[in-house]
Amino acid sequence: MTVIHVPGSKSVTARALFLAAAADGTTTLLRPLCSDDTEGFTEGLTRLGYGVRREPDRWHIEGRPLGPSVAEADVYCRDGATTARFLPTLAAAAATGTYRFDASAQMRRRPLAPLTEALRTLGVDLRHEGAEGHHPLTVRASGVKGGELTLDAGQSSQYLTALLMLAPLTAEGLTIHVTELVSAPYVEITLAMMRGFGAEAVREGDTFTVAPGGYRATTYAVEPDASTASYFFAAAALTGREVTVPGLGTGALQGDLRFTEVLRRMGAEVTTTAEGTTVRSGGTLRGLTVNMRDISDTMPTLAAIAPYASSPVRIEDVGNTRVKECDRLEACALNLRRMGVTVHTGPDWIEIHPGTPKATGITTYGDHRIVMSFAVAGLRAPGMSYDDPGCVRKTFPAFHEEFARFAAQGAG
Ligand SMILES: O=C(O)C1=C[C@@H](OP(=O)(O)O)[C@@H](O)[C@H](O)C1
Ligand SMILES: C=C(OP(=O)(O)O)C(=O)O
Repeated sequence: MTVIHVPGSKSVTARALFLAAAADGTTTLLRPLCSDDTEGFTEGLTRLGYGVRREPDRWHIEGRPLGPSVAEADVYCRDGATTARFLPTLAAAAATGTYRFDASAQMRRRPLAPLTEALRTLGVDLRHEGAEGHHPLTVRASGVKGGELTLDAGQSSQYLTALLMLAPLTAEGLTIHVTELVSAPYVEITLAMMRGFGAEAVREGDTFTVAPGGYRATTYAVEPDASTASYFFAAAALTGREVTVPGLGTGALQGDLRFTEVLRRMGAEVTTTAEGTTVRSGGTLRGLTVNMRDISDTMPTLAAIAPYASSPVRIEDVGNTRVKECDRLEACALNLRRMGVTVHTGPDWIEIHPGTPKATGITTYGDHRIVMSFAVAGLRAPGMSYDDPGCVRKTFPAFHEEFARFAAQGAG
């Protein structure tokens, strides 16, 4: 049995940074994720004049309920969609100030129009420099009164998360009616964490109601990243091993832990206790048809091990993976075909047929999940290479070293 300690959750760390910055008092984050995305987030907070002091495994954030301490700032959000969508929303709550946000070429391509339109509906002066609904953009803050909104979060749940986290900072609170929603479990993380920082948020069906009143500082322990854990769980199922990830147990917040249910349906044995989750290979993997709308960050993980199943794997309702770090449906299809696998795609689905994949040069499109997913397939097809192996820095800078150590343990 191999025990893997995976780094902290990106989603939990990003939310905790937002909530801590907006809170009354100093928050301590325990075991936050240290990666390009979360460093970009803390760098953004620092530029906005928030105090962030980092010790190993312990970050201290001085909350500023009245908003940024600087009147003007230029913030570079790198590749992080949480940074690029959450920070302009946090800045909008300030009583006054002019804040410009830009992002990498990859992030500039990714949409945020439903969020920027919602902010404008709430009276925020938000201007784009180029295409509407894309970075770069400037927020001229004058506080947010609050009120009622209708939001389409069918492309990204992050629009809803940003607005929910803004809500307690508004004068009157916010009611949000959601018409479409993807990645729904991420919204549950948001609500749970907002409550952990003292906010009152209620969900009734598709309507979210959040009271004004701000946030209270706290000490917050970040759980391990469930999407990152998916590579080790998939590896166990694929190579006849047993892997335990401590810290992702029955109380875990992240929906992506449900990837283990997919592995169970394919034949793996899964045990979840209060302390963690164990995946044990059950021999041959079976194919399946699975809806991954709720857990689409793990779609590439499944796609990469799919050709080793005894029957086709069809992954449905994952159209929004086309607007992630890259078009993930096409990136998976292209790389699997290069490995000699038969693959079909549609607007929101991918179907992968059993095969005998061979190693190839992976085109990563600078997407960390393409690298990490195909590294799992590489355990059965040794010799894989990547045009941008370093893009794993987004969520797991030490991935290659840790995964090589894990693979060596299995060989030994
Ligand atoms: O809120 C979050 O932390 C996230 C939500 C999901 O995005 P979408 O809602 O855009 O699918 C997920 O893919 C992303 O990695 C992190
Ligand atoms: C989609 C992802 O990231 P984000 O949207 O937060 O940039 C991801 O980490 O897979």
